[in-house]
Amino acid sequence: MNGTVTCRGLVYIYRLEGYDVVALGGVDLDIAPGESVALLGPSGSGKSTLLSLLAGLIRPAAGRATVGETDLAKASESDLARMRATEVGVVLQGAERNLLPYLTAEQNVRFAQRAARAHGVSAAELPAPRDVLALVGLLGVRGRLRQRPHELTPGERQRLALAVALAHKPGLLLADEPTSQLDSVARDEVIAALESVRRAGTTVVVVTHDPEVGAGMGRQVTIRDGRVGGEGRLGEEFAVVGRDGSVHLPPDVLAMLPPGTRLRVHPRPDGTVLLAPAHAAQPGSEVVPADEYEPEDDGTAYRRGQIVPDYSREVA
Ligand SMILES: Nc1ncnc2c1ncn2[C@@H]1O[C@H](COP(=O)(O)OP(=O)(O)OP(=O)(O)O)[C@@H](O)[C@H]1O
Repeated sequence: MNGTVTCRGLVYIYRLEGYDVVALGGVDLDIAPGESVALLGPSGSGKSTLLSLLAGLIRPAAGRATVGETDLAKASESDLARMRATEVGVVLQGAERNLLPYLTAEQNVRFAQRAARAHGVSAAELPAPRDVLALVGLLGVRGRLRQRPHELTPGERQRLALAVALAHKPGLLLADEPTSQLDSVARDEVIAALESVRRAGTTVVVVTHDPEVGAGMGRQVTIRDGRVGGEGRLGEEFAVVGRDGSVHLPPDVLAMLPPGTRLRVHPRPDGTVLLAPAHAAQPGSEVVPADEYEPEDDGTAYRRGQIVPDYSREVA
């Protein structure tokens, strides 16, 4: 088990009949072993592409990415196959795509262990299928072990897909939309299963549109326009400074400061930074030193009767 993820300036481009689609435009991201991370963000922002890269299913066009000891840009095809068989568990979107319909739940997990065995992992190193099914809450549910995927409820099927991805005890679990099309009860069971997996020491990275799933993960990383646009931890939101110094503004702030807005950027002695739109100052008025603004509770800052919005953000 390792489960570490490091991305530096990660770029991916889809090439389509004369067009280049830049799906990832420089992702910088570190994930520590045992973290649970939700990848959030608008449709088309690059979440699934990032997951596919971390799974070694596609190759970076530029930049660096490592998963555990594997350098995803330099690894050979067989290195990547070994990584998927031993280090990484992948849950594709749609539970059925991860399961063999004619095998029982227990047989599905056992079958998934074959790839690890083929890469030299001994039977003794692999978990018992029943333990994996217990981890995702499927053991002891009305004889579920002997049932085939179509005999399970949608939520149980999704948890079986998690169990199949965990069959070789990977350090990193990657799951694409594991709760789509589930009702709230089944979704909560999947969230609980993911938390059990994380507690057992596996790093969990989940692509999701569901805020409830996002909140169930320890860390929320928002992908916007192919980059890390923001982060949340313990309910607090942070903007993230990119390697070129750019910052994605949160949507509500972007509505106040549309693209093209000229800003004065003032570092302040207390460690915060003031972003003051140039249009906020009256024509011909002096530039007010940032540390002379007096922020008010309602988000404005006053000085000598002049109102200047205060967009100061904590710099962690
Ligand atoms: N196979 C493909 N060929 C060409 N372009 C693609 C392909 N797959 C994705 N893209 C494009 O790459 C960009 C990122 O797509 P991606 O699926 O990674 O985003 P996403 O955030 O996962 O979106 P969603 O939430 O809708 O699944 C989008 O502009 C998308 O249109």
